[in-house]
Amino acid sequence: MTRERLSLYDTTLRDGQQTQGVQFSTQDKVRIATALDGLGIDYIEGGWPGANPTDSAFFEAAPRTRATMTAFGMTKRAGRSADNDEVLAAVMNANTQAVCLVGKSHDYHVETALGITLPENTENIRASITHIVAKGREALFDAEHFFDGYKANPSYALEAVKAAHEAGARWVVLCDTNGGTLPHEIAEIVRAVIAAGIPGDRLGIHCHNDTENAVAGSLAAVDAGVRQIQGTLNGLGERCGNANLTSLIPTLLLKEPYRSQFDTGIPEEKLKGLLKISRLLDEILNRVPMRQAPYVGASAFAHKAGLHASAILKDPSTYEHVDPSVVGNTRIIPMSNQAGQSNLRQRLADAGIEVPKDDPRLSRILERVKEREDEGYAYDSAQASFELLAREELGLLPDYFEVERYRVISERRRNAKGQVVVESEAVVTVQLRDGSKRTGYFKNEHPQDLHDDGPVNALWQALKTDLGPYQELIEDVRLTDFKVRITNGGTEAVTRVIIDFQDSQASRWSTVGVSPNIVDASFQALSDAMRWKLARDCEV
Ligand SMILES: CC(=O)SCCNC(=O)CCNC(=O)[C@H](O)C(C)(C)COP(=O)(O)OP(=O)(O)OC[C@H]1O[C@@H](n2cnc3c(N)ncnc32)[C@H](O)[C@@H]1OP(=O)(O)O
Ligand SMILES: CC(=O)C(=O)O
Repeated sequence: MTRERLSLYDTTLRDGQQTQGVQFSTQDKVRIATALDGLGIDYIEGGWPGANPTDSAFFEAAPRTRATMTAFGMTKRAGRSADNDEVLAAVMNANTQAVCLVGKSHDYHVETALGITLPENTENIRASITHIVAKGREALFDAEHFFDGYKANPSYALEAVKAAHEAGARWVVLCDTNGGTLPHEIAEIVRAVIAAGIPGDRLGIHCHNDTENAVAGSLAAVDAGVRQIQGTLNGLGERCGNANLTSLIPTLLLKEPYRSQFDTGIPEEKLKGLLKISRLLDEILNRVPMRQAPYVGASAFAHKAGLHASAILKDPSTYEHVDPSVVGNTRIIPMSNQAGQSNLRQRLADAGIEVPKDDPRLSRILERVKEREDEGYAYDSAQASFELLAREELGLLPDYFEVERYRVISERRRNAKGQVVVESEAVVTVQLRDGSKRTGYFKNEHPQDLHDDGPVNALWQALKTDLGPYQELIEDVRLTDFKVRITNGGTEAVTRVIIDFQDSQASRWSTVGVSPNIVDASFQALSDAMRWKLARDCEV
């Protein structure tokens, strides 16, 4: 069966940039566009040239793409010709192959927001699209508030989109601008538009996620006949975001009926790179990746419950809707108080420790994990601390060092020049396996830096100052993240600290500490990190 072409249009660089807190640089935009092009997206909407210097600069620096680079703008204003509208001129001057203009299709918005008559608006749409086509460009029309407009005044909403279609728009995109239309309504209205004379292969859908239905609404529109979907990476976009292409793409490629019915232009093997692209965007935005994100989230294939883990080890399809490797993700079976022996044996095997199925030490480890989680520890996000606990119970953890004492001081004061100085210093004494004692001391040695990195960093630096024969192994370890929360340990409130580490081999690991005292909780996590690194890399 020949598959129909379903076009994918990415608006991360335009609607995605309308997300509160998102500000791309030109260079960021180039990186994202290059990644999208590598994935095989059909259209990349790069921004609104003329609206701000970054968007204008992006079109000047835009990478050469196989995807159709598209400039976004709005229909010409009333009372002037398309040739004489300087906003439209700036959009055209970006010289992109395609131009997408937003225009009103809801009578209320025409009369209230624009303050013009309905015929004037229709004429603005017609003249603007005609102008783009006459310049030899591909025209797209984003019919703003189309679904709300259709519900309020179907005949005017249809008049507006027909004007764009008749003027030669390659795609007339029906926008659920306020994101409040439910999927069944979208399907019904799309069918009405097709019945009114605009064929589905000229129609697109642009959904917002205000009812968490943008992906469902987009699929409903495709079911009803549209053949272009607009969306963004990681669902970025105005307010609650746009239809999430990071979810839609694997659904279209892997799920029926879409898989058999449509060719999106994205080959299935490209899906393996999807997680990387999603993380690239998070990295650019300095955002923590959403763990629960479908397909690409770190928890999308995490099997925490004991019953799930047990079945997964027999056949992963028991609790997975697709194989995680297809989208570049991995399965994890974390340890926690929800775990049974299956989780435990898998975690140990991942750490290179094989323990026979009914070994009584497994029950002891599980008991300790459950007791410690009751005290406030959280092992599902601190696998290195879990591994240490298990190694200890299995007699596989050499006593590399014993902490005898530590001391940390943080001080805020004014220096001789009257400047505020914040300084921390720490001292840590450890006893090594050969009985010798080592004391590490740290204080910021750069008095010109008025603020240091705080007491936890001071403790960390002091701890890694002198670990005798192990020194070389721990030199390259660095802290990458630090998370604190107040939680209940038994009946008392305690502080839980989770710290993430990385070394020069790009290994990452996380440890946990719990105490009523935040510094002590942090210190537990720091020394666990050292022990885990030594357990992994030390020969003796
Ligand atoms: C649904 C969407 O997300 S569409 C994308 C929206 N994106 C953006 O707005 C981001 C980029 N926008 C901008 O940088 C600015 O709004 C600009 C440069 C485009 C315009 O800035 P300004 O000239 O200062 O106008 P301002 O933003 O205050 O108002 C928009 C104007 O466009 C008019 N307008 C809105 N939509 C349209 C349209 N489709 N066709 C013609 N005019 C329109 C409005 O009526 C308003 O004009 P008015 O002030 O005379 O009533
Ligand atoms: C065009 C657009 O972004 C919208 O209507 O939501």
